[in-house]
Amino acid sequence: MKKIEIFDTTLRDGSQMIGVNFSLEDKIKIAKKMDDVGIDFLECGWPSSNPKDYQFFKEIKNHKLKHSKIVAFGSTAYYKNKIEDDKNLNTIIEIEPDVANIFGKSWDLHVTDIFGITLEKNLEIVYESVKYLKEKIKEVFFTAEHFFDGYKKNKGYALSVLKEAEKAGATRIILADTNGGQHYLEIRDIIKDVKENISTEIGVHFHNDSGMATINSIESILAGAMQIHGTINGYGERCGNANLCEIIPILQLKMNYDILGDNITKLTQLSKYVSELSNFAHEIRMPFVGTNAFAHKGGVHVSAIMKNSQSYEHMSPENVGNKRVVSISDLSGKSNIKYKLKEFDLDIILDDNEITKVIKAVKSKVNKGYEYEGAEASFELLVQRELNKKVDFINVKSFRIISEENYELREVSEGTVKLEIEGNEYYTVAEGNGPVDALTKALKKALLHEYPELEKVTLSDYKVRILNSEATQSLVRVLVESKNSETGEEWSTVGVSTNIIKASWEALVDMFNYYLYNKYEKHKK
Ligand SMILES: CC(=O)SCCNC(=O)CCNC(=O)[C@H](O)C(C)(C)COP(=O)(O)OP(=O)(O)OC[C@H]1O[C@@H](n2cnc3c(N)ncnc32)[C@H](O)[C@@H]1OP(=O)(O)O
Ligand SMILES: CC(=O)C(=O)O
Repeated sequence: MKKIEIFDTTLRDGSQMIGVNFSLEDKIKIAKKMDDVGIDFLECGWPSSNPKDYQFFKEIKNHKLKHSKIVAFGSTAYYKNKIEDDKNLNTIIEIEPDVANIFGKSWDLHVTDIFGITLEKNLEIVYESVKYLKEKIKEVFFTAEHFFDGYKKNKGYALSVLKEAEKAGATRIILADTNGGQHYLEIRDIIKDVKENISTEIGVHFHNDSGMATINSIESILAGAMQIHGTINGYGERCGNANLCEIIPILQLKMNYDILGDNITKLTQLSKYVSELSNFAHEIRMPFVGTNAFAHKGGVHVSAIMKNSQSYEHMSPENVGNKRVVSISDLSGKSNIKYKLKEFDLDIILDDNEITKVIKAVKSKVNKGYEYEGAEASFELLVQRELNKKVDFINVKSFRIISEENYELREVSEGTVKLEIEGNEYYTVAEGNGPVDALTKALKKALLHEYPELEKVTLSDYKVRILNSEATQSLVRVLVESKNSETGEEWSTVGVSTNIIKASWEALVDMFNYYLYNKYEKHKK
């Protein structure tokens, strides 16, 4: 089967997305990660555009890549410049990339209305720019900007631009759907016609403004293109670029092209890594690599996948390094509970009556705003409470918080707690830089008398979510993530209330309860 080249432009077109601002270090890290996954070409920036992109091409030479070729982006020479004086072309030559990719005009409207030059002059610029680079750089790609629009408006001219690039020695010719409006039904005929006019291998570059970037890329391959341009997670200008996290699995897993080999199992991790460094939440609904791509909520689905996962999954999540998720909610059935007990490695075998009891308790809690997806420790405590196991080590009598905002000095909160632990009463007070901090310290102060090992239990993250919008009377859910600083073990607990302090308190108490239950009760025979 014909080799398909994957050309990633996350670090160039991806960085044209509003909200993305990669640092130089981010760019180096992402390029190395992509190399590790086996992406063929990495377009990493426009070196004459800004100092960061320029520096990238210098810096990346200090990192030995195993597979990927580094591509520098730029344009054909500016129409007012002499080719040999064009800064953008000369900078590409200076930084010595593996490949140069320059874009030029192929839509007559752009030549006349944007450049304001003759169609002949543009052909000359395309030819001379490619030729100039080709004298110094072995691989030069020419991207025909707005090719599909240009082809439909003035086919003869659009094709003549491609022929100039070919004549000048371009090693790949890329057809770009720059405005993203191209319909997939026209792709095969257009590419067939292009292939009858030029013999250079063809690549395609789609934007997703009509939601068709993926299908357009696939259609192009079927019509004879051999290089796909796209970005991780589909990041890019406006609605984004073709999403390689969709295109790669479709080509490799559903059409049998060998794109990444076994490295395709690193795709989900790459997708999450790029989203992390882009400062965007990872899109949970993304096909193949999203957290929800293989997530099951409805009891009917969960019951079926436990018998045969093909019943509600189009493929195995492990193929792309993703995993199956089962949620617990008011749409759960017994199967969700059984699945979760197994997934959390809970050594609890429940009979039908017990499962019914647990599910009733879960649904009642979910109805009040609890969620257990990110709070697995609270789920385990809930199950054990329903089974009358010992999980509550702290008998809370009362807690109180005083917050003082002294604008000239500092903000200080004072937490007071009254508890009974192991039959002993404690009445402790502590100061903190906020109410949650003060309550955590006061609670821990009391607990340390009975369980000194709790010193190493720390709160590592704290999230608040408003569940309904009734202004200050809203219900809030607090999620607390905790850590054993000695072993690195982590667990999460949840609390819900209209009072944010009370919701926090509930999650905090269960943070310590879970540690103690896990240590003293869970493994008791
Ligand atoms: C389809 C794409 O995504 S192409 C990539 C687009 N990416 C970017 O624009 C990001 C990087 N861009 C930049 O840093 C800057 O825009 C620069 C350095 C390239 C140019 O900056 P400036 O010289 O200040 O020009 P400005 O940004 O205002 O306008 C762009 C110029 O490029 C010209 N231009 C557009 N396409 C091309 C091309 N294919 N070849 C040569 N010049 C071009 C425009 O005609 C315009 O010049 P003009 O207004 O004199 O006609
Ligand atoms: C070059 C490019 O990014 C485009 O035409 O969309």
